[in-house]
Amino acid sequence: MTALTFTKGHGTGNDFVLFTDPEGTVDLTPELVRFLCDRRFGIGADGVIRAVRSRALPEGTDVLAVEPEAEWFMDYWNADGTVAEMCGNGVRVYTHYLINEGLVAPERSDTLPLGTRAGVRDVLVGAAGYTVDLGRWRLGKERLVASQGLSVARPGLGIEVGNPHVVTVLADQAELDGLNLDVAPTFEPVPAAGANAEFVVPAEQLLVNGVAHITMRVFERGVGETLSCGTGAAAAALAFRHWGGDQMPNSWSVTVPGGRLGVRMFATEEGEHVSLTGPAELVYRGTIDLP
Ligand SMILES: N[C@@H](CCC[C@H](N)C(=O)O)C(=O)O
Repeated sequence: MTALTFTKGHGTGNDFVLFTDPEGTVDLTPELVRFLCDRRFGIGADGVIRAVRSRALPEGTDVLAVEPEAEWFMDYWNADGTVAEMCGNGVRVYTHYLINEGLVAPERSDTLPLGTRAGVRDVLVGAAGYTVDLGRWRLGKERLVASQGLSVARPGLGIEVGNPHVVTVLADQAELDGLNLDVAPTFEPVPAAGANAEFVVPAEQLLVNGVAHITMRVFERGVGETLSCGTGAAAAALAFRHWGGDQMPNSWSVTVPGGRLGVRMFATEEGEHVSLTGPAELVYRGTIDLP
């Protein structure tokens, strides 16, 4: 039997099992990921993040061709054993983990380029947590979203921030609280690669000092309902701004069941980017015997 040394971490309650495998020698299979994420028979988490050198994975080699400084790759897996392009909470926790393990040593206000399946992502190490530039975002299709707790399907807006989301605005907090996200929401038409489903309502006071405040629940592709989804928070703010029109600001505060995340839209030479700011916590280390 072999053993795996891991660290458990989370970002606003979106939790991950992290481990270091610099040369990519661990045979990380969907079965192993499902075992590690199992909250009864394994460790329990929404996903697994392997710290692997970019040069050790084919996807990482592609990243290095664009950004030779992106030494480390976030090999992110959902709890059901599928891989995802990007994880907004995960990339902050991953950065914190790399620093904690002494694998990188950025100064405060340094930007660390990391490889992901969505491409290179720059993470800024700040005094108030970590900020990741999620890059350019893209408007997707409108889809009808049905969920237990909603009497009729509602229109949802597709937003891509490296990974796919469909955002639905609900009437009020009571409607948000009444959703049963133990059951997966469905989309019409069905997105070929699936999607994360965000449900969002405005806070009692939407605008405070130029920042828009919204509240969100999420059903993640490959996981189920989670306490937070970073890319989902960015998608929710982008969809809300899209529907709200010109009077909507570019600074957003998104309350999720596990805490609060900041989202900001900003212009760059290649088009508008969106960034995500929030905490990252490492809560314990352990060793698990692998079946
Ligand atoms: N929780 C993550 C998103 C993880 C991937 C997602 N489930 C997918 O399949 O796209 C986040 O914080 O962004």
